[in-house]
Amino acid sequence: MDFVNVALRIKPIHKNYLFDENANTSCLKIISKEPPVVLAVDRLKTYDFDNIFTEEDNQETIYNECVKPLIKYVKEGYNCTVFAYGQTGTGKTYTIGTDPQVKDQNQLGLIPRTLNEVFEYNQNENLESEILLSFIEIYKEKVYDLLQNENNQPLLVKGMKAEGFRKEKVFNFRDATHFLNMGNKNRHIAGTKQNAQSSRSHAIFSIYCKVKHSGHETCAKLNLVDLAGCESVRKTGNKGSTFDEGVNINKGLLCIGQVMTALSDNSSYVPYRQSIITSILQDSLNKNNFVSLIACVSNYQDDTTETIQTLEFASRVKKVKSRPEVNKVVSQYKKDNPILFQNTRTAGTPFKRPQTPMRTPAKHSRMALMPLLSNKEQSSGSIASDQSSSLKSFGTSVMSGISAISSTSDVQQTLSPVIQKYMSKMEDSLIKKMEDSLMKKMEEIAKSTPCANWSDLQTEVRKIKTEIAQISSVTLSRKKATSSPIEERMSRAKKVLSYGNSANKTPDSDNTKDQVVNSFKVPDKLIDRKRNNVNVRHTLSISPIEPDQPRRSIRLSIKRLHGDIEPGDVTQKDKRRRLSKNGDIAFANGNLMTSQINVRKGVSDSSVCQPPVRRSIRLALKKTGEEESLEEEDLTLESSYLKIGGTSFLESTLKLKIKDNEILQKGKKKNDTCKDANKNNVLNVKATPAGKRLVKKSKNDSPYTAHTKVVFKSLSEGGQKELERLHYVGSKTAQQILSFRTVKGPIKNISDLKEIFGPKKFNTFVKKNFLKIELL
Ligand SMILES: Nc1ncnc2c1ncn2[C@@H]1O[C@H](COP(=O)(O)OP(=O)(O)OP(=O)(O)O)[C@@H](O)[C@H]1O
Repeated sequence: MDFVNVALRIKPIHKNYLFDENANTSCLKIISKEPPVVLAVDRLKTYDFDNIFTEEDNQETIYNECVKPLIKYVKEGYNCTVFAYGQTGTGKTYTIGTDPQVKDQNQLGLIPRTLNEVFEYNQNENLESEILLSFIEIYKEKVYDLLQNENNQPLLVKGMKAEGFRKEKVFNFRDATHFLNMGNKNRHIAGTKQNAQSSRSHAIFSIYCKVKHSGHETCAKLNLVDLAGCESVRKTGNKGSTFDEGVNINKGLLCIGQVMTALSDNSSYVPYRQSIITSILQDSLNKNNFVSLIACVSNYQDDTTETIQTLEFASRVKKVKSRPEVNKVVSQYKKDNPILFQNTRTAGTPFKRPQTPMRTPAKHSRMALMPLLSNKEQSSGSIASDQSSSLKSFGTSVMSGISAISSTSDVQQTLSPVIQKYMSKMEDSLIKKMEDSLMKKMEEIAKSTPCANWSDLQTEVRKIKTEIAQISSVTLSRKKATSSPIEERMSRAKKVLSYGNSANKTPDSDNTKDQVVNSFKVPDKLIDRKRNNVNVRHTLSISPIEPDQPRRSIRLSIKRLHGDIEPGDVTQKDKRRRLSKNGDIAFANGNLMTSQINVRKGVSDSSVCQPPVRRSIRLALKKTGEEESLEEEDLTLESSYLKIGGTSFLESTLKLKIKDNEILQKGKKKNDTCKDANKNNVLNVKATPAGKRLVKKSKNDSPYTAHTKVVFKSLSEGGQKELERLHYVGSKTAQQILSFRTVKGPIKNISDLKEIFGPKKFNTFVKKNFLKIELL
């Protein structure tokens, strides 16, 4: 059964009309019974309904089709309304069955049958319920309580709502029929030309069902409405009081018609308050109820106009799109289950269906990612305490974000292109955020290197990276993108790495070299300087994130190890200048790799990085004003790798071989650094604050050896501050070292260090400072 069920009941031809010529000419013709379609012969217009009942269909059939299915819904808490509409004398009262005292039980109407079913249903389903009845009529726009014998006065109507009518509690069918009978006797009935016992009022018989379900209680009502018949004064011949009744009846019916028109047109305004009948039926004639209309018509040709009018009304009702909802739920239960009952309403109050906001996966994903973001924020603060565990939790957060994004990807396909576009943008930003977070985390780790458990960290980072790569591929595959930015960077880094490793060198290594060099974009300005005879070694620090800007993590690591960057490094220029001193020292998780690449002449780039050339050299150049062309072999790029977890940080050093010693001599006569550089034919700027604690580095020294030398030099000659810059050396240990040096002289070998640290701490010191014992 539909939410709105419309049935047509054609009254059988009365025996009195059987010999009437006109009576044989029917105004309606049933074209088909399945689906039920009827033709208005005069108009040549067809109407389709849910059911068409003819004289062959008895009361039981109509009950079974139009009312019986509703009993279940009423028990579940849905309001239901059954009403009979039609011309006077067409059998509305007969169908609704306001009179239970019929001789033939087959003639019993819908009300007694419904009452019988209600009690039977309770018994069968073992439901704990309470049944109440009310019976009112609207006569001449006044409301009468048909269950009040003693008082024949109309009820008080406030705000178009009747007040004070009785609701009788009934426990069985017998009690119920008693009240039905009582009410029926109190109805306003009068004889007209068309109906000897014409109902002069609209009657509403209501059955209220309160049912206790497990955990909640529903209360719904079933209205059975016998509308007064629309009548034509010409046919009824009404005069005086019955004429007034007819006018009021027709007015009420007209208003019902307008309400139905508004509902079927989906109009925002429904004129319930134009008449008392529509006002009283407001909570029944709306889209939140099950509605069953039985349109009663006469098949006589003489009644064609009224019949077609009824057909039109019925077809309007059929257009109403109803969406029934549970009527009432006990508040506490509702409170406990807000989601389950978000669409429920309280009985008696006009209900506005809540406009459920469209739930976009973007929001969903945003909500799902909330823990990720908050987790990220939290974890960034607590990294120092437990790097491994925080990285793990960060990884878990990333996973949750990934799953949210993956789920949204599926949902996206069902959404409009605009929303898809929006979501796609959001996904991008989320991936970017995740990448940034990962990088930030890496920085944190690098900052506080080394970590106690590298293998754990490596596994975690690898996992996160794989997952990020997966999302990138999921997201970017839609955009036909090749790889994520992080993947690109990684692959670029891998290229350099493989090139740097001599074992991996291939015959076309020159091409690789070019690619690598191009990928890291050596600045044009640097080449220009060389052309201007600047014989200077320049260091480029290239991070996996920004090719023209070294990662802070690397800078900080270098700073901590070599102490050549002051904590308050302010300007970018200063940073670069200081970084340039860091020379070619690179370190990693016990694996240090270097590569030397000859940079071809003419390598160009749009990078904005200013080469940090010492002022003295620039002045010297200014004096000479000489220019020198750049030879292919002059410029050397040294690349070294810092490997942290699964991510490689690239540190590259660009060296320009000195060609013109004379120019340098002029400009850098008193410069120790330049002297050293001249010796080795390479300008070496070492990683010491002012070049004072310069450690001589032979050309064949591996960066690891050089680094070990620097650390050892710091240990044997460094002051308190310099010592504290070393990993695993705090103020206490620094003082111990200084005391040792005062008493026993400079530190010479491992045994001295072991004596200072103790055998256990010594191992940790070596590990944390990336030292190799055999080099000490
Ligand atoms: N389907 C039917 N089968 C047998 N008798 C019917 C049928 N329909 C109506 N009747 C008879 O027609 C007469 C008028 O019916 P009824 O009073 O129900 O009409 P009505 O539409 O309620 O008229 P009104 O609007 O004036 O009250 C009654 O005597 C009723 O028994």
